[in-house]
Amino acid sequence: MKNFVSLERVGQRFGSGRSAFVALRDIDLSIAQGEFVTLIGHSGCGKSTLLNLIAGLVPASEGVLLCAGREIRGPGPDRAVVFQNHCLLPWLTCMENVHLAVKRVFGATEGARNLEERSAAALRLVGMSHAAHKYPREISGGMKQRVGIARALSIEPKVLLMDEPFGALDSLTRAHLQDALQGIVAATGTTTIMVTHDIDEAVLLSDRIVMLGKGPAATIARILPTGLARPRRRNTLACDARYLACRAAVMDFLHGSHDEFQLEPTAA
Ligand SMILES: Nc1ncnc2c1ncn2[C@@H]1O[C@H](COP(=O)(O)OP(=O)(O)OP(=O)(O)O)[C@@H](O)[C@H]1O
Repeated sequence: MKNFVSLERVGQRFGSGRSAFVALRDIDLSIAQGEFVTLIGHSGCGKSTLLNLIAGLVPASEGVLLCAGREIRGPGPDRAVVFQNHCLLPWLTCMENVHLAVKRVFGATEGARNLEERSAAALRLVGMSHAAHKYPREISGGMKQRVGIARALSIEPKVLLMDEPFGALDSLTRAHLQDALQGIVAATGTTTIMVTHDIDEAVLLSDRIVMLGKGPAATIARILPTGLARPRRRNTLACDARYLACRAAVMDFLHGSHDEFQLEPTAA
C-alpha cells in the first residue's frame, strides 16, 4: 500500500512571543491508502490538534502535510470530519442534512436525481434509511452519530477523520457503531484516522495505533501495528493472544508511568 497521508516534521504552536504554547513537535507519520489509524494519548497531548491539522482546519506552524500527494492548505472534500457531537442542523431532516453536503460537493457536476441517490445511499450504508425524514431531535444519540458518519461518507472523501466519534455514547451503542464502522470501512476502503481514549476501540479498529507522548511539545512516542486479521469480532478477540498483547502495550503506555493519577491512601 502506498503512502496516502504524509506528515513531515509537523509542529504546532499556539500564540506568539512569551505566551506561545508549543502543542506538537517533530511529527513524522505516513499513512497508507485504506489504512485505519488511531491516535491515542493522555488528555491534552494534542490528538485533536493533529487531526485538525490533517483536516486543514488549522494551518500547521511547522512542517509539511500531504494528502494524495497534494499539500494540505485548508479543509477540502477529500477529507471529511466526524466530531464527538454530531453537528447536524436541527431544522433539517437526516436526509436533508446529508443532502446539503452532497449538493455542496457534487451539485455543480451532477443532476438532482444523482444527488438524491447519493444521499439515500449514504444513509443506507449506515443503516439509517428508515429515519431519513426524521429530524435530529426525533432520533437517539447513536442514530445522530450514524447520520453524521453518513454525511461524512456521502462526499466520498479520500480520508475520514474522526475525533472521538463514539465518546458520548453508551457502551452498547458504541459497540454497535464500532462494528458498523468496521463494515463501512471494509466496504468503502476509506483511509481513516480516528482519535480515541478507548484502548479496546483502538485495538479493535486499527491497523496501527499512534501513541502520542505527553505535552507540551508532544511528539509520537510509539507506533503499534496491531497485526490482527480482518474481519474482527469482539467476542473472539477477547481471548486472542495478539489482541491482548496490543491492549497491554497501549495500557502500559497510557498508565505505566502515569503516577500523578495514583489513588492516595485512604485514612485508616
Ligand atoms: N486554539 C488553541 N489555542 C491555544 N492552545 C490550544 C488551542 N488548541 C489546543 N490548545 C492546547 O493544545 C494542547 C493540545 O490540545 P488538544 O485538544 O489537541 O489535546 P487532546 O489530546 O485532543 O485532548 P483531549 O484528549 O483532552 O481531548 C492543549 O494543551 C490545549 O490546551
